[in-house]
Formats: sequence, structure tokens, C-alpha cells
Amino acid sequence: MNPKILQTQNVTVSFDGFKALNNLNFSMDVGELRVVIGPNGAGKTTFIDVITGKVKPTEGKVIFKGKNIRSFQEHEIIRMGIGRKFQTPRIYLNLTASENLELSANRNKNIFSTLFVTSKKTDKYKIQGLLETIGLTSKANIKSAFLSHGEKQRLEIGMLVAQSPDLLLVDEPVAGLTDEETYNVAQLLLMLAESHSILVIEHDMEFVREIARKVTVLHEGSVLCEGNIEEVQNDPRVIEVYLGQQNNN
Ligand SMILES: Nc1ncnc2c1ncn2[C@@H]1O[C@H](COP(=O)(O)OP(=O)(O)OP(=O)(O)O)[C@@H](O)[C@H]1O
Repeated sequence: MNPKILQTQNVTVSFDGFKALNNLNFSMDVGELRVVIGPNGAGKTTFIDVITGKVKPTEGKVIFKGKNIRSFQEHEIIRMGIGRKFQTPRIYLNLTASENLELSANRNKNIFSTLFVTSKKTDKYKIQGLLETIGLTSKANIKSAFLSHGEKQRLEIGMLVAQSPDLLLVDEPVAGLTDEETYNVAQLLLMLAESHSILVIEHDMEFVREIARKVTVLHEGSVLCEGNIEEVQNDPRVIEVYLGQQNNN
């Protein structure tokens, strides 16, 4: 059996009695790329908030690398190896792409490790490699304010990777992107998935089709079904609650 990077066991989150997550059981393997979809209000954001410690479960366990992280603070969970990319890029617009990556790479380091020249050299190669991975080598020294929305999204994914998390949580990375930018982000995530465990939340079904191997459908705070994209798309329950709703838009 593959080792699990993340599990939730019977997780319930109640907001004044309303269950945003309802007895949610979920698990993903180390090295997996998982996509979570679901209609508005299904509990997707709450799910990510619970994993990152922003919201505490009313009941149940969140297990990361075999450890129950329910009682840990957000910053402790980041240090344990969970990185989150928010829907709107949170980059420093007055810094270059390269500087933003450097800042992220150094965020979790102590003062001593940043003093060694060798580690600085290693960092330089790491930043160059990351710029190449996210397709921004030619824009490395441009202020991030001048990057397109898609480039900013890719930069922020790079900043997440720079922190070397064991699990990357990526919240709606292609919202508002053009088809070409969406394609670029899809390729980037597929490339990163070769060496990372990634959990993506997304609405855009075209994008989901491009990257998805295994899809989890959330509905009313619980897992409605799981499977590959064909299985999920052909499941009558999914058609009713999610795809049907989308087609009606
Ligand atoms: N702090 C809160 N207080 C009360 N209700 C909340 C709170 N946060 C979320 N909810 C409710 O919980 C449900 C799930 O919300 P959540 O944002 O997790 O869904 P979602 O799947 O991310 O939706 P969307 O696709 O619209 O972003 C919604 O009905 C929402 O109104």
C-alpha cells in the first residue's frame, strides 16, 4: 500500500450549527496529483482551511505524514511541510520575479544557513532552475507588477515550490486566465507533479480534464464520488449536482 501524505478522518466543521464539512473522509498518496471539484458551497475552501490549520475541525482528525495536525497552529503546519497557494497571487509587486523567489526560498531558513556562501550559490542555481520551470527566465529581472496575470500565477506557484513543501495546496490557479495561460499553468503543475504531492481545487473543467488523474467530488461537505475524470463525469450524481449545474449556466 502506498504511504499517505494526507488523510482526513470523519472531519466535521460546523459554523453555528451549519456543517460546511460533514464527516469528510479523504486520503491521498505521497506523490499524487489530486484534483478536488464541487459546486459552489460544497466545502472546498473550508477543506483547504482545515488542512492548513486556518479552521479547526469541530470533530475528526487531519493526518499529515502520519501525524494528527489538528491541534497545530497555521505557521507550525507550514513548517511541517504544507504550502498553500491562494486564489489571488500574493506576490510582492515591487520586487522582481527572481527576488520574490529568493525571498520565498529563504523564508523558512534560520540566520546561520543564510550566512554560508556555498548555500547562497546553491540558492542561485535553485532560483535559476525555478525560473526555468515556471517559464519566467526572460522576465527574471522585471518588476512583478509588469507580469501578466498568468505569469503572476506561475510565479506564485514557483514561490510555493521554493519553500520545498511536501504537500502543495493550490486553490483555483486558473481563475480568470486565458486559454493559453491556463495551458501553461496545467503544464507547470504536471511537471511539478513528477516530484511533488499536489492537491488542486478547481472549477474550470477544461483545466481539470488536462491535469486530472484522480478527481474527488465534494458535495455538501462530504465526498460524493472519486475516480478518474471519465468515471466522475459519467456519474449521474455528479451530473446532477455539479456538471448539470455548470451546463445550465
Ligand atoms: N466562516 C463561515 N461562517 C459561516 N458559514 C461559512 C463560513 N465559511 C464557509 N461557510 C459556509 O460553508 C459552506 C462551504 O463554504 P466553502 O467556501 O468551503 O465552499 P466552496 O466549495 O469553497 O465554495 P465556492 O466554490 O463558492 O468557493 C458555504 O455554504 C459557506 O457559506
